[in-house]
Amino acid sequence: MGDSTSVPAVIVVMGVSGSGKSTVGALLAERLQVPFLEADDLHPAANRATMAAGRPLTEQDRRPWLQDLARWIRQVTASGSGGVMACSALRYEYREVFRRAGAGVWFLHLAVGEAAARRRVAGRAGHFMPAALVDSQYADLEPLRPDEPGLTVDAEESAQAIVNQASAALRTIG
Ligand SMILES: Nc1ncnc2c1ncn2[C@@H]1O[C@H](COP(=O)(O)OP(=O)(O)O)[C@@H](O)[C@H]1O
Ligand SMILES: O=C(O)[C@H](O)[C@@H](O)[C@H](O)[C@H](O)COP(=O)(O)O
Repeated sequence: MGDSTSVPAVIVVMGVSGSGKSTVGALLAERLQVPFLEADDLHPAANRATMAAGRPLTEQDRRPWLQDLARWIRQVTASGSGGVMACSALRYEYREVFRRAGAGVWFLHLAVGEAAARRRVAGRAGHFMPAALVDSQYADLEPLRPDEPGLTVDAEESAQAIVNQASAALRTIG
């Protein structure tokens, strides 16, 4: 990790579509001077097409994608670079896949109201995810449990304020 803070190996910026994962994740990776992975980039075309058609992903759709993401976590953990990943990581069991892949995985949950998420997704140009699927995101979302290392923040704060909060929290761990 480039920043002076000794932070967990991998930080997963999680939340529903429109919560700000890509925006905050890229800023946080820059602040920490570590690699950044946009989990959407590892979706096969079939998954993107499913969501673009207004159909939520099934567990079967997600399973190989989660394994590809876990491989990235193993790689950046083994290399010592660490990293930040923007990934919805909606369910506890998905996050367990990540925690089994790397010793120091830490979750930053961007908690956002449904109206704000829907407004943001609808206002985003050139993205495969339709606002019609935002309700299915909430149906799948399981907030962080006490046994999951991480922090939940208000996603309606500015992205910079969120990064400052996360950086401060990470310093207390280091
Ligand atoms: N903290 C924020 N405040 C206001 N708008 C935001 C914030 N974070 C992201 N956005 C905007 O909301 C939309 C969704 O952000 P994005 O990072 O793509 O979210 P996600 O990756 O969770 O789907 C984008 O248009 C982005 O510019
Ligand atoms: O069903 C899921 O697990 C999620 O929908 C996820 O895989 C999807 O790619 C994003 O939510 C859409 O992208 P954004 O979150 O960047 O809008």
